[in-house]
Amino acid sequence: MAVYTELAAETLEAFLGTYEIGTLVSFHGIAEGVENSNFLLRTTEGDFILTLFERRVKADELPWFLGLMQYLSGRGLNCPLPVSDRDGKALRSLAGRPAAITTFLPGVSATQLDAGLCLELGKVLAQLHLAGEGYEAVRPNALSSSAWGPLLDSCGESGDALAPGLTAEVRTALQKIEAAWPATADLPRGQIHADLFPDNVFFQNGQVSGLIDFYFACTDFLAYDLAICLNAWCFRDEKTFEPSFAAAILQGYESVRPLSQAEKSALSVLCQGAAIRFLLTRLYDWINTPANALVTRKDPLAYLLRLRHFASMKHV
Ligand SMILES: Nc1ncnc2c1ncn2[C@@H]1O[C@H](COP(=O)(O)OP(=O)(O)O)[C@@H](O)[C@H]1O
Ligand SMILES: N[C@@H](CCOP(=O)(O)O)C(=O)O
Repeated sequence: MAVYTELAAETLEAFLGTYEIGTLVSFHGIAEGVENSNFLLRTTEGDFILTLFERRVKADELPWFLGLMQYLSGRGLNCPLPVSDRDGKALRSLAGRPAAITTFLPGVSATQLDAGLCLELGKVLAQLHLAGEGYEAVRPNALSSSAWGPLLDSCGESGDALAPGLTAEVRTALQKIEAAWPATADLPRGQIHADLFPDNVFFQNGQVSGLIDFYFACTDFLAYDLAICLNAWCFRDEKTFEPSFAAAILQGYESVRPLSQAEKSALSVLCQGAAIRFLLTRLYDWINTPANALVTRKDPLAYLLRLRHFASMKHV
């Protein structure tokens, strides 16, 4: 459960008084998520999400994220729309944290993945990439290849307690990946979601009804976003690679935005890089999450398996 900061009803009522979205009917902390504190607000005007930004998000980058959601929403993508207060400000402060209210999106994330859902995911990922064209502000990916070495170093040898030899194995893999990582000019770049896991995609009747959680979004290789999805969506029971899911994601994606030959050739190393990125942030969180945080830590080893899988395959 991710609620790092508790809120009193009175605090929230006073905060809502500075918006024009009705008065508070009820609210509760949301169990899902690991990064920020999220609350579902029910007001006399409907449902909204309140996010208090807690951890990796830097406050001075929040205008970029909120601006991106505004832009994508304006281009027809179903993503949360930041709500402005009476003074026209969407980025506020509450309980000592940067805070924003966004619209509530209908739908539920899929618990049982299948090729049909993967096809839809592929399409919406490409739609997101096209919708982001023209949002010119750049946010470099703070969790791209240059960050992985320092992240691994910061974990010391702690990973070896989870799996003997993990640190050395990841270090060796990282060296190979860094050597093969595409240069900036090698592949098409744009605004990517960078965390489009199944929990961040809502479906209704088999169709995507919304995408959430844009707080890792950044400017990077478009195909890297695809590599993240191939990691996050294509392993049954977190273990077994499901080729039909990967084929469906690629088919869906290419039905909207065909990949270049360079992107196809880079996909294998991009998938290995994506596996290492999530392995390392999960490992870091495993070690550093405060004991009293209401959050369920995610298993780093699930991404060690993915890393091994993608490293063993010539083509995705
Ligand atoms: N705009 C939204 N509409 C509906 N539910 C949302 C919305 N934003 C967040 N949620 C709910 O909050 C949960 C956690 O949100 P998320 O952005 O993934 O948190 P975190 O940033 O901590 O990972 C989601 O799984 C979903 O249930
Ligand atoms: N998707 C990441 C962690 C962040 O996930 P979210 O719950 O904030 O969407 C992972 O699985 O490691």
